Amino acid sequence: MATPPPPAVPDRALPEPATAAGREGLAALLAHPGRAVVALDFDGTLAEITDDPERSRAHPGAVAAIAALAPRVASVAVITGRPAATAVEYGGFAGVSGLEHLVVLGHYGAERWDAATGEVTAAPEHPGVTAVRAELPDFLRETGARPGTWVEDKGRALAVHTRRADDPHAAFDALHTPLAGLAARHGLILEPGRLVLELRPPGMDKGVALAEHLRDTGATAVLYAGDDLGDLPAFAAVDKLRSDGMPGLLVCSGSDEVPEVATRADLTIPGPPAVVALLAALAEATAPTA
Ligand SMILES: O=P(O)(O)OC[C@H]1O[C@H](O[C@H]2O[C@H](CO)[C@@H](O)[C@H](O)[C@H]2O)[C@H](O)[C@@H](O)[C@@H]1O
Repeated sequence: MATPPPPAVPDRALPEPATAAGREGLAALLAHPGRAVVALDFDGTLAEITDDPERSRAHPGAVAAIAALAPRVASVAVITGRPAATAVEYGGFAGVSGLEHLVVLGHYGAERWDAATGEVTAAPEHPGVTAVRAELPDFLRETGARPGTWVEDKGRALAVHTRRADDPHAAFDALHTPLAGLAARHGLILEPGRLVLELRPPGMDKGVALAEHLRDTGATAVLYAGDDLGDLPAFAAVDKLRSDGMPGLLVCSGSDEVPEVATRADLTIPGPPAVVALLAALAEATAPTA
């Protein structure tokens, strides 16, 4: 097992959540870290947003900060729209000392990678994805998709990206309704994200994935950090759990691109470097005292 270098993070102070519920969530995590789950989105939260999704990599301090925190909490889970194996690769999560119990829930929870086995388990593939894969190039041409629009084939889902289009927001807006129709015709759903429209199977989202993971681990407190629309079901799951009595902290990895997430969060911090600093600060605050 490789030992990660110490986290390259300057600021180890714990930020204060802006809401009472968030402060209660943080206090519960600090009081009983061994019963808390820390769940993290990947793109925009652990990794900076880039024009080319294949070039995304976790922040250089992310692995060390997670490895420092993971042994002190019930579980750290990465919950992502990426295929689980892609997040493991781009995160550098495999074979790292301290991450033996890391779980990566990919494709919004349809896939699960467990560091203990190094294997991915997955829901059956959806036939609609095969049909859309065949139809999508002609569909985009006929719909007049703007130059620079391109398709990421994720295996179990297809993501139409507009970040590299000549006018990214106009390209996104123009494709939203037609792609929702295409998805529905094939029994899929449209998952909008940061300049991406994903056609994927229904029945799973980050909220369901998070709630199941919390049940599996017997957690009594939760922190969830995300940046995008696909994270809102996890925010809703934490809100529901809070109304049922489980303390939780919702963190927005700050972005002007998705104000809906910042509005719902207890704590907004400026992107992956600040998320890594938060994880390092949590590791320090939960370290056993000598
Ligand atoms: O759930 P996440 O871990 O946040 O993954 C959601 C999508 O992330 C990727 O797209 C986003 O990041 C790209 C790289 O920074 C960026 O170019 C794109 O505009 C963003 O939407 C990924 O490519 C998708 O497959 C994920 O579903």
